[in-house]
Amino acid sequence: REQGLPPGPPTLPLLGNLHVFPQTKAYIKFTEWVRPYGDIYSLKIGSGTAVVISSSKRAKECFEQNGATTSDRPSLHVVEIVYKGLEMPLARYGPHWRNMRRAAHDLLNKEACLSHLPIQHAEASQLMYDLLQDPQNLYGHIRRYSASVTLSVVFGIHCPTYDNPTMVEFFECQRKWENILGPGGHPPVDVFPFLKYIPERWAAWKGLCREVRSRQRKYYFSLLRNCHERIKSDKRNNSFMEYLLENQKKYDFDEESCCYFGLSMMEGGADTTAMFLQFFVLCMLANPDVKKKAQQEIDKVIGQNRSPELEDLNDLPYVRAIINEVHRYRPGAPTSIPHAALADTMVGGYLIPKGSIIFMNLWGIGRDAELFEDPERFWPDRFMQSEYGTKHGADTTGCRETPFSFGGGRRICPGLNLANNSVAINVMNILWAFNIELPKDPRTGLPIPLDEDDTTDGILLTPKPFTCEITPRSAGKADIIKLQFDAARPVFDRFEQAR
Ligand code: HEM
Repeated sequence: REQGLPPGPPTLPLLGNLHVFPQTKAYIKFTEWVRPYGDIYSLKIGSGTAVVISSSKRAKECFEQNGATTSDRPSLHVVEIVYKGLEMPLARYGPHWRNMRRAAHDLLNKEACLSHLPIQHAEASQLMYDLLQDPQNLYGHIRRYSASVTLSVVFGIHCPTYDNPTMVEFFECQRKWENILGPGGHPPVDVFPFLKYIPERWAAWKGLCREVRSRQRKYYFSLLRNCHERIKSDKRNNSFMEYLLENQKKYDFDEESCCYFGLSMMEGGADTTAMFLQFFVLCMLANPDVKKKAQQEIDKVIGQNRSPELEDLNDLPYVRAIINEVHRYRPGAPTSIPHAALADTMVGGYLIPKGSIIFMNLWGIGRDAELFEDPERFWPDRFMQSEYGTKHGADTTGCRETPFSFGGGRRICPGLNLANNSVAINVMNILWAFNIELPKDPRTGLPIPLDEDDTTDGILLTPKPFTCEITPRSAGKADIIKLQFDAARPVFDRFEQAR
């Protein structure tokens, strides 16, 4: 370990810390290492350096105050093969990323998101209806909701069912790509570049990369063709992609970059919101007292005769506390998407050398025992006691209103307004409308506990499919759900139905 670097575990010659670098669920080890090495430490990966940031104060210093030099992404060989620099979340810092960011801002800023609300409300009414009709498939209904909102807003296409071919192909492409990116999906070509030159017959990952690239292109170019056809036949439905195709010059885009911009929005937005809502349900199942308290609050403010509106959230402090606590307790990307240093940068008195990978350890930031009482416990009340959920007398200089689970600095999630609206509408709806209970053993009638930690491994923390017992809280509420789904049809009619 070179002089001036943050401290870290002892290294071996040539390997550095490769032998101890966690292969799975890295956020757990990254958080354990905070105790011996502090809120900024370094890991040597061969001759390269990775730095892990694990407190809000240090994150502010690193990603906001030093954002000019900490907003790159690491150069990853497989990403280069599959995306050639055109996909936003993994793109290197530079002019094309900046253009994508401008387009994302125009699509997703707070005001633009007001115009997406009718879609979110209509899709949320379908989610309620689906949960009423087919409660066993909660997991899939939530995923459909989240992907269909993004698909409608970006490409003007509504997906009515989870097993629709458009939805199935999207999730299949995602799954294959995440398998390549995830632990063991490809050899460490970025640490040992000679591995890139191994012929394909001994390197299956090369074929997989080609397959993913070609499937994704086929998929997204066909969505783009739909938008072109609507424009040509004057049947626009105001999707962002129609606007983008007609204003390519404004963002210095061509057809190819429009296509990958749409892909970026789907990759960033489709599964992340779903994961949040699935974790929310899991947290309610594991904490019935919290659920009860939230339902009491909702019943008092909203009553029985209407379903919640977005503005109701202002009058529901405990529901807001639950949302903040889910963000803290289950950040969707527990080590965020890794950043990289564009230049030598000083943080906390240590050197982060140019080219280092920088992990924003969101899991660890939410578990900072200096800030949070009993951080391993799901306890929304902490956010009722103080603005940031911190304990009395804690140093909150690094805390902020936007949950850390959206990352930070210049790469902070551009979809957070859309996500916040989806989260608020659906969390309130589910609590208002449904009893959510653990599934019961048909033989004994006893509840079967769910394993909250049963998640997939990769950049995203996704709960594995689960079921629960979900029933309407009253016949009146079931009627309101049906009426609202009927009333939403004109919104769906505006959009092309996925084929
Ligand atoms: C609860 C839901 C969501 C969570 C927890 C989440 C979380 C994140 C995180 C942690 C990052 C990385 C930030 C960083 O590098 O510091 C990110 C980036 C990104 N997110 Fe989200 N996200 C959510 C929803 C969305 C939605 C709805 C969209 C779009 C429709 C979206 C689009 C993106 C994009 C395009 C990036 C890449 C930004 C860049 O590299 O400049 N996300 N998100």
